[in-house]
Amino acid sequence: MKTTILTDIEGTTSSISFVKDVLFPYARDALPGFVRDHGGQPEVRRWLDQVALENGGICSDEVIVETLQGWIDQDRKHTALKALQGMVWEAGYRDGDFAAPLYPDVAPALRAWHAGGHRLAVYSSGSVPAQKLLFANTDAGDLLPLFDCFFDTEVGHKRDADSYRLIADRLNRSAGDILFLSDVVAELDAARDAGMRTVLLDRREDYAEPRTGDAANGHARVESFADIVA
Ligand SMILES: CSCCC(=O)C(=O)COP(=O)(O)O
Ligand SMILES: [Mg+2]
Repeated sequence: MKTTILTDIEGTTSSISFVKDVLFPYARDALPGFVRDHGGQPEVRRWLDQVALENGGICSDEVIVETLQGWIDQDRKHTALKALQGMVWEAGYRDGDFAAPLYPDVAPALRAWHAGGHRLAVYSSGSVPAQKLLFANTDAGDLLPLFDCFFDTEVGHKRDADSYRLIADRLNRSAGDILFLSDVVAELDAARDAGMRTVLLDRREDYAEPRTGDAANGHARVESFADIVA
């Protein structure tokens, strides 16, 4: 059976800077207007209510927006924030405010793996709709058709081995047939605990110091998708 490739996004297929310096500020600025215009829609309200609950119960939309903006500044990987960010980014992609830059080695590798019969899947803290938007709007074109499964924190935290066990179940693969790619060693540790193969993406643009030796914690390490052996 061909290895299924499961990839992270931020720091792996796209730079941390794109997420932190483009996507997050766009969401921060657009959130007040988005909540004002769409806060009454059930699929939006559901997430706003979750944020209110964490704030101790009923609070105004203004307080909810301020809470969400604070979470963006802290880079919290909260499922409600991620779901709302995905909805906000939709307008940004649609209006051409940004496209998603991939590292130049990513699209050729994804296309080659897909052509070679490997299944491709994504596991990111970004919501599944946000992941789909990103891969449909990359600077290398629409790569969405290459992927057949997407997972976000609704399956669990990325540093929890059970999340990877659940993903293997959902992919109908044994964990050993899945290769997980990430820039975060703690995520790779969790995937390895669940039985997956792992590769650390150690991008110089994102991490000034190479993470070799103990810093890679025994994970295979590459600086480019071109060097990954699927
Ligand atoms: C799906 S694009 C936005 C990425 C994002 O919001 C994020 O938090 C990235 O986390 P990742 O798990 O891909 O490192
Ligand atoms: Mg990452």
